[in-house]
Amino acid sequence: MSHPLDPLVRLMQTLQERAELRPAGSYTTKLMEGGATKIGSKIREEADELIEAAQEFSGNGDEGREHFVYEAGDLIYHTLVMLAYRGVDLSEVASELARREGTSGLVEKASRDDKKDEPKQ
Ligand SMILES: N=c1c2ncn([C@@H]3O[C@H](COP(=O)(O)OP(=O)(O)OP(=O)(O)O)[C@@H](O)[C@H]3O)c2ncn1[C@@H]1O[C@H](COP(=O)(O)O)[C@@H](O)[C@H]1O
Repeated sequence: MSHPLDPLVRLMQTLQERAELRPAGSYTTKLMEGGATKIGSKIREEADELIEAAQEFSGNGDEGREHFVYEAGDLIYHTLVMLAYRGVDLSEVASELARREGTSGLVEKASRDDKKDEPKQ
């Protein structure tokens, strides 16, 4: 049975293939050839565009929503390119998120702050 998130998994597979084969005429190949610096600068640029779209979202009706979803797609694509470039599968990120499941960010942050205060051995 198909799942609405299947396209994400298929995209990740395509990007892993791009990382391995580096075919000519591929935008992903071009990004990967620029390394983590090039991919990272696109992530930064796309994150800024997503933030802008989020700020313009309210009161923009369907057009604002569409623009926001479009920009989120760009950011997610570039983030997945970075994962594929570094040979990390989406399932590894999912496992990390599963590990965090049920732990509030506030609780996790407090435990980090406590550790900082512990005397060094
Ligand atoms: N999902 C995407 C996707 N989302 C965004 N983009 C590209 O990301 C770029 C977004 O950056 P900008 O808007 O800043 O565009 P730009 O100014 O042309 O980019 P730069 O020259 O600054 O890098 C555009 O070129 C988009 O086409 C994507 N390119 C590819 N994919 C997927 O990746 C697959 C493999 O693509 P190729 O590797 O190019 O064959 C495709 O079949 C798609 O499924």
